Amino acid sequence: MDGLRMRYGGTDVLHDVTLRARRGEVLALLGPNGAGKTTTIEILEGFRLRSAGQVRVLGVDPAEGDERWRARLGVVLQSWRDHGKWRVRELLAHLGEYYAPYSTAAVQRPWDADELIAAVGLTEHAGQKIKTLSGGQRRRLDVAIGIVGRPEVLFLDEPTAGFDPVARHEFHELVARLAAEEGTTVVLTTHDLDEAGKLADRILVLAAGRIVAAGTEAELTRQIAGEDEVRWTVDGQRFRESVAESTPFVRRLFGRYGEALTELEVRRATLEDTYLTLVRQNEVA
Ligand SMILES: Nc1ncnc2c1ncn2[C@@H]1O[C@H](COP(=O)(O)OP(=O)(O)OP(=O)(O)O)[C@@H](O)[C@H]1O
Repeated sequence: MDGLRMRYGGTDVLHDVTLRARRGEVLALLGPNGAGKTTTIEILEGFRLRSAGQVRVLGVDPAEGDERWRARLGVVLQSWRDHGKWRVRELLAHLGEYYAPYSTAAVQRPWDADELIAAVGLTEHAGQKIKTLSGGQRRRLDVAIGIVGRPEVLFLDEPTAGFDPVARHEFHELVARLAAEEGTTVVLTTHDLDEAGKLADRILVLAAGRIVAAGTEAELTRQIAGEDEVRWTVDGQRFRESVAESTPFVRRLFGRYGEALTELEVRRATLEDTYLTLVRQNEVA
């Protein structure tokens, strides 16, 4: 997308958003509530018409995407609650049938229901009615519904909200596998910084409708949060200093204090530090 703008009534909520995703890349959109993440994703999915700017998904303008184009996308919205009386396998097999006409030599559609159920860890619940699933199981089903057509591009809006740590870990492995083995391009929103750091090839931070930073976790942390914090004790007295390069600093400390240097700690800036710095800077601006 290039120069994307979105206006609701008289209010601009996206200003000049430009981003690109390569095939097989995992992009995470981070940002505070109301930053415009869902709006951006909905425009990419063709669910919402933009006010201005250029957008192409798989070479097609989402505002003009037909069924063939839509069959190549996967969408996991913030949870939906329909089909309570259906059973897990039955619903996935049924939804999968809609994708069969769009099967190609390169991409066999749909995903076999039992294989898919195993991939999202719902094998034990395959025969269960959807309304009886727990919140996290229901969310796994949402993910399965999003990928049943073997999408080339997958949009995930807060996919792991409500997942327990094991489910979250399994979900991360599934997304990494889809990207690495199937070449699926993934665009996801999350409020979980740890998840963004683990999953994403590139993180985009959206604040007040603008991308305020983009890069890998390491790049963002280097550019923005910058300094490491070094703490140490000499003769019972505690010291603390923020430094750009902790290794030469620590070497100098050893040179100066030798054996007297104790309780040495180096704390690197984290993605959380970076994120908080960025969001605060953009509140002031
Ligand atoms: N249909 C709408 N009509 C008017 N304003 C809207 C509409 N949908 C969203 N907005 C506004 O647009 C802005 C961006 O909302 P959006 O849902 O894209 O944010 P978000 O980054 O996804 O937030 P969250 O993290 O809370 O899900 C917000 O200020 C919101 O109030």
